[in-house]
Amino acid sequence: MRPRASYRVSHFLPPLLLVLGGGVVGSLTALSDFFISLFNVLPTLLLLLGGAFCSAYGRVRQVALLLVVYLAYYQLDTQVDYYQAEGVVREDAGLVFHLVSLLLPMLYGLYGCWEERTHLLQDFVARGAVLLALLGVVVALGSSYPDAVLGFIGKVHWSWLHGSWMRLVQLAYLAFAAALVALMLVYWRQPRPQHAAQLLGLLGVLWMMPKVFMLPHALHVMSSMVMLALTASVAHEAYQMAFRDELTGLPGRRALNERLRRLGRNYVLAMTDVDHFKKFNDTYGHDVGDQVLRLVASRLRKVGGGGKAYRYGGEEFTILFSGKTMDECMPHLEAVRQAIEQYQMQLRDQGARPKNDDAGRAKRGAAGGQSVSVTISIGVAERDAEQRTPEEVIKAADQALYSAKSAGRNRVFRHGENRRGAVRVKRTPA
Ligand SMILES: Nc1nc2c(ncn2[C@@H]2O[C@H](COP(=O)(O)OP(=O)(O)OP(=O)(O)O)[C@@H](O)[C@H]2O)c(=O)[nH]1
Repeated sequence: MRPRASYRVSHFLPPLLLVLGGGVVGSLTALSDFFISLFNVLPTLLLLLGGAFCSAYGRVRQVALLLVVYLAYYQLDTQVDYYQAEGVVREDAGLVFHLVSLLLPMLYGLYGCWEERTHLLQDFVARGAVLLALLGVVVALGSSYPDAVLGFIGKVHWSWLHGSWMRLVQLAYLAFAAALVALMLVYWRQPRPQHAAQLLGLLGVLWMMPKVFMLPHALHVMSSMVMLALTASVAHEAYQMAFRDELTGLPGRRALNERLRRLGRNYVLAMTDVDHFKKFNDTYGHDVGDQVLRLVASRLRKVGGGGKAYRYGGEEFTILFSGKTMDECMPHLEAVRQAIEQYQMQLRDQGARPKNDDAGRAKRGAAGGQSVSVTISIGVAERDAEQRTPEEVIKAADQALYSAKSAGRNRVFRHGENRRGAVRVKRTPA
C-alpha cells in the first residue's frame, strides 16, 4: 500500500518566497545594471542547468514545464526588446502576445497534470510530440491567417464574464482558471513539493502576463523565479527522498546520523520499539502493520520536552533530546508510552485488504474498520563519562531497550537500571 502523503506548508514555502520575490523585484521600474544583466541570462541558464538537473533526477514533467515557460519567455522577450528599442510594438505583437497568453496556461496545465511514466524516454518523446504538434498547427495558422486567428481569439467575449481588471483576452483567463483547478487537484491528490511549486509557478505566470509590456523587468524576473521554483522543488524532493522516511514521514536514519554529528555535550537518546510487532503483522497483515507504524510515528512526533523522533529502521524509532538530561526527558517518554498504549487506532478497511481469498477469509473481521492498539518499549541513555560518543549512547539505549523487553515490555527503562535491579519507571496496568 502506498503511504498517503500529507499536506505541508513546507511544500509551498520555497516556491512562495521565490514567486513573491519575483513579484516584488519584477514590479520595480529600475534595476541596477548588474541585475538587468543577470535576469537577461537567467532564464536561459535555468533552462540548461535546471533542465539538466531535473533530467538527472528523471523529472521529465519539470523539464517540460521549464521548456514551456522558456518558450513563452523567448517569444515575449523578442517582442519586449523591440518595443523597448523602437518605442512601438512589432506588427505581430498582438497575435504573438494573445497566442502565448492562451497556449502557456494550456500547455503548462497539461504538463503539470500529466503523470510521469516509468519509461523516461517514452515520456519525453510523448510530451515533445504534443508540444511540436500543437505549436506546428498554431504557427501554421498564425502565419497563414494572422487576422483570422487574432479575430477569433479576441471575438470570444462574454460580457457577463468581463471584469475591468482583465488585461488578457477572456479565453486566456479561462485557460488559466482551468489549469489552476487542475493543478490544485493534482496537489490535493498527491501533496508533493513539485506539485506545490507548479501550482504557485502558474500564479506567478498569471501575475506576469498582463505586465509584460507595462513593467520593464516583469517578464525576465518572473520567468526566472518560476523556473527557479520548478527546479528547486526537484531538489526539495531529492532531499526528502534522502532524509525522510517515506512510510511514516519522520526523518530517517540518514537524517539522524547527520544530526548526531552536530550534537553538543548534553543529550539524551531513546530507542523505541513496537512490542510483538511480528505477531501483529502475522495476525493483521503487513499493510495493517504499516498503518500502525504510521500511527505510532504520528504519536512519537508529538513527544514533548523538545524531543525529535526519527525512524531508525523497521519498527524501531529514536527520540533525540538535545541539551537535556535524562531526568528532564523521562516524564515525556513515559507520557508518549502511555499515549500509545491508550491510543485506539482506527484501521482503514482498504489498507487491510488481503491479497487472496484464503488470506481474506483468515483475516476477515480481524482488523478492517476496527480499532487496535499496540504498546512500545523504550530504552533511554544519556551522554556521560561512560558513554561519550553518540554511537556509545545509542548502544547504551539499545541495552536499556533490551532490558525493558526482557522485563515484560510496555515500559521505559533507563540505561543502567537493570544493573541496579531492573526498576522500571512507571507503568499503568494493561
Ligand atoms: N508492516 C511492517 N512491518 C515491519 C516493517 N519493518 C519491520 N517490520 C516487521 O517488524 C517485525 C519485527 O519483529 P521482531 O524484531 O521479531 O520483534 P517483535 O515481534 O516486535 O518482538 P519484540 O520486539 O521482542 O517485542 C518483523 O516481523 C518485521 O517484518 C515495516 O516497515 N512494515
